[in-house]
Amino acid sequence: MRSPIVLVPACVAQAGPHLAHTAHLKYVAAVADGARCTPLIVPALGAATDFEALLAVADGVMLTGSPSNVNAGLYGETVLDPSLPQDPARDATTLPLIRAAIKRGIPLLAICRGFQEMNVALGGSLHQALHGVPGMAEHRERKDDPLDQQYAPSHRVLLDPGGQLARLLDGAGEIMVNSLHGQGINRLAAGLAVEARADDGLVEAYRVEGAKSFALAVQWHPEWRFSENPDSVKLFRAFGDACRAYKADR
Ligand SMILES: N[C@@H](CCC(=O)NCCCC(=O)O)C(=O)O
Repeated sequence: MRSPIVLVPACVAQAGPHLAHTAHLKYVAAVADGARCTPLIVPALGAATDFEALLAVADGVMLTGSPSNVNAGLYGETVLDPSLPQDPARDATTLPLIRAAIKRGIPLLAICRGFQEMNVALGGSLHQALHGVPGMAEHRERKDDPLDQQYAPSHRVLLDPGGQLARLLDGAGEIMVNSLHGQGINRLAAGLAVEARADDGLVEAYRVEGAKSFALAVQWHPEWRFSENPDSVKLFRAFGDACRAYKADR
C-alpha cells in the first residue's frame, strides 16, 4: 500500500545564476522521516497551477518557512520595507491551496512563513516588523551566528491547556522554541483559535476551529533537527497520522 502524499509548495529562489523552485531539505526530510509520508514538492506556478490535479493526489499539505515575506498587499497594506525579499509566485500558489485544502479537510501543517501565509489566506493580517511594535520581544535570529545557534531554542511559548498542541504534547503547559522571523500575527483570521503564545503575547501557534482534519500552524521551526526534539517528533508523527487517516477515508 502506498504512503500518504504530502504537498510541499516551493519557493522561487536564486540557485546560482538561475531562478529555481526550492524546498529546503530539512522540510522534505521532516515529512519523509518524521511524518513518514511521501513529500511532493509543488512548483510555485501561481495561477497556472492545476489545483484540482494536486488536491486529487494530496493526503496532506505542509507549508514551509522562507526568508521571503507574504506580500502586504494581500492584507490591505503597503510593503513597509521593499528591500526585504518577496515571493509573489509562492503567495499566488499557497494562498489558494490553503483555502482549498481546508475546504476539503486535507491535513495541513504550516511552519513560520507558512503560519503567516495561512493567517493571511484566511483573512488575517501581519505585523511587518515585529521589532518596531511596542512591547514585542526580538523574534529575529542573529544572522551572523552559526546555524545551530540560530535554530536553537530561544524562548518559551505557553500552550493553551485545552488545545490540540497541548494534547499531542502529552499535556505540556509550555515548551521552548526557536525563533527566526521578523513578521508575526497582527489580526488573527476569523475561525482560527490560538494554541500558543510567547511571553510578549505574540500568537505562536493556532489551529483552524472546527476543521475536518488536522490544521495546525506554528511560528517556530520544528523541522530543524526534528529527531533530536521529542516535541517535534510528536508533532510530525501526529501530522503523519492525520494524513494516513485522510488517505484511508478518501
Ligand atoms: N520572512 C518571514 C518568515 C520567516 C521564516 O519563515 N524564516 C525561516 C527562513 C529559513 C527557513 O526556512 O528555515 C519573516 O521574517 O517573518
